[in-house]
Amino acid sequence: MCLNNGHNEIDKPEMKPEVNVSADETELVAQLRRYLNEKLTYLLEQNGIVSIGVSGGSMPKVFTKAFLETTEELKNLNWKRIRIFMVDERNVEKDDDDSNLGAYLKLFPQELHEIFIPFTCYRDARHTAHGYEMNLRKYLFPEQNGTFARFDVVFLGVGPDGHTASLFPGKERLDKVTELHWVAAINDSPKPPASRITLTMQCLQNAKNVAFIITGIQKAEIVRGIWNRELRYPAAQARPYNEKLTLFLDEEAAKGIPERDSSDSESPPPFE
Ligand SMILES: O=C1O[C@H](COP(=O)(O)O)[C@@H](O)[C@H](O)[C@H]1O
Repeated sequence: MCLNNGHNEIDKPEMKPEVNVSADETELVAQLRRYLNEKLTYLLEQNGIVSIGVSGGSMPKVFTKAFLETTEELKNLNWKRIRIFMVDERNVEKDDDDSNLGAYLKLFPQELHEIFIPFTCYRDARHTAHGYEMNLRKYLFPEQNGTFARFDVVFLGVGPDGHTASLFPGKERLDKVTELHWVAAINDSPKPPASRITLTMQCLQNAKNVAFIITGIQKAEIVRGIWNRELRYPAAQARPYNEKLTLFLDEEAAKGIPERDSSDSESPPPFE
């Protein structure tokens, strides 16, 4: 038994994320399809409604391909048992080019648009956030851990600054979001548009499964931050309490994973 700071704590090895590295988009989609098939097969046996959170930016294209291929594989799938919701959203109408939801609706067949959790856009993002939270409660009725939702699977992207969803570095909202347990309003996003809504960090941390999809050398530093739990990055904070964290990386972003062979620990990280 290892005594840490005089407390009787068993020194358990730090769990590292499961890492999938793809050579190209085709392989990334295949990896995502296998992950989605495994999670949906299990969750559809356990739950009434399966809640899948998705991000915007570069994610819609690869997620949509993997999701539609997966659901073709699942036998006797009842679509009404799957709900997809935005992990964050710009405070714009869904037909706006900046809309994350709009990006998915352009890619999904019309008959599947009903599986997306809707939201009403108000000029004041606080009203948008409140209404969206009510919809998440009404349509998903997720398990809760205390007052926080336990969404089934959450897919996150990251920005080169280390933001995830619309939780940005240096914003005190990361730990002081109390007025809404599930969804927060952001009016000063450093990445335009400034007005957004986002799941709170607590909800990301309470999710049953969290998967990052990260591509490009410009995000390798953030991958290292996630790997080393560098908590200045919101992406590194968004680690589920149950440690079920999976990374889907291309070869460029994967350069942020410290060399597993520590024999040459003097050499600088591969991308510096
Ligand atoms: O603004 C946003 O940025 C992040 C990262 O986007 P990416 O294009 O660099 O992958 C995205 O995950 C988030 O949903 C979006 O609102």
